[in-house]
Amino acid sequence: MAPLISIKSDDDKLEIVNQLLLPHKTEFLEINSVEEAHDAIKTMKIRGAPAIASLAALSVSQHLTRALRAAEPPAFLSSPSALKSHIDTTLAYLFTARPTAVNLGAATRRLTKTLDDAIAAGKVPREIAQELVAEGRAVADEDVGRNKLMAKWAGEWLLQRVADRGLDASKGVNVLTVCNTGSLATSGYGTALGMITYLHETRKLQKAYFTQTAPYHQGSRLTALELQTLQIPSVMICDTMVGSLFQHHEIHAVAVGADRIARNGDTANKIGTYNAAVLAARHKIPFIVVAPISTVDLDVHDGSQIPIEHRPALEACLVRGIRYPNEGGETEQVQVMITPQGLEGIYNPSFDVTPAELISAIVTEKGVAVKEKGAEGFDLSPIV
Ligand SMILES: CSC[C@@H](O)[C@@H](O)C(=O)COP(=O)(O)O
Repeated sequence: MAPLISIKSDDDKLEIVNQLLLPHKTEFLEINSVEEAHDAIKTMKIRGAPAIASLAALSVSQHLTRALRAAEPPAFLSSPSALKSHIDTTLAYLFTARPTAVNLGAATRRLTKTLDDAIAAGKVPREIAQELVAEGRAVADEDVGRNKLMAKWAGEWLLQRVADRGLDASKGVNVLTVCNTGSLATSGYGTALGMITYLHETRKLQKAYFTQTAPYHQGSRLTALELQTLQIPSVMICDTMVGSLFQHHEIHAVAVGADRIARNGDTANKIGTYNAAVLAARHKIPFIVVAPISTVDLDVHDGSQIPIEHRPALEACLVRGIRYPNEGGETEQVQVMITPQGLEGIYNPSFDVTPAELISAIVTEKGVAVKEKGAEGFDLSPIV
């Protein structure tokens, strides 16, 4: 079966699959403005750090394509300075949608550089806008190729490590992942789920294990659907079962994505990732972070400086899905409240930070980074 997709874009037409309705209903939603893109990101209709960046960049391309074709051109195309002020404001606005995922910031920096270079080269507003349209599309288009690269680097690194340690992987390796890092979270193929897909495609995977990933259930709703679609043998566990899984099953690695990686390798990722890393260290299981270079934020020295998004308290009190039993193929979406009405005191950070000390390797499209012997952290500056 064809892999799932998160974004469809053709010329100035932009659509996303509404991930709030998955896995029970596949509904595409048109995005017709930067404001709609911002709202889709903020309300989690699209999520996953690379997919967020792709949608934001494509919405800027769409906005400028439509401006260039307008019978009456908007005022911001009247001069390079007017265009710069408009684009700077637009990008800053998009970046406010979700604060932890930094890929959006990297896309913003790319578009700002294109804008500044074109202005410095003395180009007219229409030419500058055309260059921005192309750059916005490139941000989204480049994602799949680099995901395939990092997936292969990560998969091969793990297989070598398993061989070096003399572990039995004759039936293939077992890998645990957290959250959703596949086609739905990127422009295609995925990061950590890309590594799992690569191992499956090369017949080196026994099973993929994944956590449900409460409270938003990116695991049980999205990763489950992706693995099922790709026909990858898999097992879902509740978030609380990671320790038990490690005690009773041979797990060769934990592989996760990232929303922001600090210069020293401390990594912000979906809430629950840190728990898995602590347990992996206890069981001497390699813990691998797979993410594009655009997730590394060299301006942030360590994890304590990474802004952590807190989602609305209500989201931790609700579970989305369809009614059970689902006899007539009914896909009516329901949200069920699992707490008493009016409950106060709800803690709902969307991400946690795994210290570099607990991370065995950080894998990007450029290769595998490991720590110097005896070092607690990574030095990621040479690879960025
Ligand atoms: C390739 S996706 C990497 C991360 O963005 C992913 O692991 C994650 O934490 C997603 O969180 P989400 O809140 O669903 O956007």
